[in-house]
Amino acid sequence: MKVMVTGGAGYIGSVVTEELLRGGDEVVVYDSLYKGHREAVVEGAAFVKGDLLDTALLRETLAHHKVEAVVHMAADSLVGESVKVPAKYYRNNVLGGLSLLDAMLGAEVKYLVFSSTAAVYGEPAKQPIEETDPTQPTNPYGETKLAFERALRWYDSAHGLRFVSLRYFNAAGATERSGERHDPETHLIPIILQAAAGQRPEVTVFGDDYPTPDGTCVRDYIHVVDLAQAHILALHALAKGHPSSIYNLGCGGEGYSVKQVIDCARRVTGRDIPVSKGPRRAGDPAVLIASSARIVRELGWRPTQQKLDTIVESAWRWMQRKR
Ligand SMILES: NC(=O)c1ccc[n+]([C@@H]2O[C@H](COP(=O)([O-])OP(=O)(O)OC[C@H]3O[C@@H](n4cnc5c(N)ncnc54)[C@H](O)[C@@H]3O)[C@@H](O)[C@H]2O)c1
Ligand SMILES: O=c1ccn([C@@H]2O[C@H](COP(=O)(O)OP(=O)(O)O[C@H]3O[C@H](CO)[C@@H](O)[C@H](O)[C@H]3O)[C@@H](O)[C@H]2O)c(=O)[nH]1
Repeated sequence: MKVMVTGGAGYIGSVVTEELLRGGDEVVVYDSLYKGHREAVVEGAAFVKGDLLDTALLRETLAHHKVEAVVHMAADSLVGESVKVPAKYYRNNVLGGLSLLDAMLGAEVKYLVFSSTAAVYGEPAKQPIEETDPTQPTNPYGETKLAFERALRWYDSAHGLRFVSLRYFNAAGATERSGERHDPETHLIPIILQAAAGQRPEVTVFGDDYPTPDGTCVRDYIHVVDLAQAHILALHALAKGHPSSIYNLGCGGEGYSVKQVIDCARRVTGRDIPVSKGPRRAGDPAVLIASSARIVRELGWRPTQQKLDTIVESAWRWMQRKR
């Protein structure tokens, strides 16, 4: 297929691009580079520098490259920031998304795979979380992702635009080529590895009084390559007539606490990792674990790198190579 990846200069987008190209699909990356990196765009993909709000350029890109499907990953995605500046999230994640849909209708592109998030569930009533559980976001990031997901349903019924929305849990790890590089970095695993590498003095644990076995937050970490593979399955299913669907994406199991992730990184790197205790971070649910049974059942998705050690090792190897 000919696929446009918005946000393809970012962390997950570059890995999705790699996997699409490896599987024989053609890719055009559309990214403003306002957060991503030009060198993260995979060789072999076409690149267009542009903003989501530029509907005309999006439409021209879709038409010029004869795009058949879009993977929409460009977004703002920091929970804490979204609480402080909700307008930025409504503008980029909702208005930017609608601009993309307008361009897709104009260019008659009918398939979309969307990067949604576990943040649409808010503080879940039970674990593991299923797609049928209530969606009650506790921050503007989750709210704007849910708003766009809901818009997709109406665009499907009105215009036949078919979508798969993938609600990722915590993406982590790297390929040989692509890894996580945000500035500033807010994600736990790269922060821990930066501390292991001596690039920051310590890791602050945000709260150790949660109702979890060791008091720290528990998350479901999924290897970025397993995540990328789900996009490919989704795209190919849509092309074969699969109806619009929503899927969780995580490894399930018991998840890992912040303390367990730090211990894992100590094991993997063999380095000392200084830790300090800090207050809870606003908007953090205690536990987020996915049931991915639906995507396993319907699309045949299977995670292949579920061990946290394997995930952290891949991120550490990538970081070492970058130095
Ligand atoms: N990292 C995670 O664990 C996680 C979990 C759930 C969902 N997600 C979602 O996955 C997607 C990718 O996440 P990531 O961690 O790779 O983020 P990232 O910040 O590394 O990549 C996002 C990319 O989108 C681009 N972008 C943002 N706004 C744009 C705009 N208006 N126009 C053009 N380009 C724009 C940025 O320049 C960047 O290259 C996001 O939609 C995010 O909400 C991520
Ligand atoms: O310096 C740090 C950074 C993080 N944490 C904790 O580590 C856990 C994981 O945090 P982080 O890596 O920032 O991920 P999340 O906040 O869980 O959010 C990620 O996962 C969500 C889905 O689960 C997505 O919606 C978000 O986009 C994605 O950033 C949380 O409990 C944080 O409080 C710390 O204790 N110290």
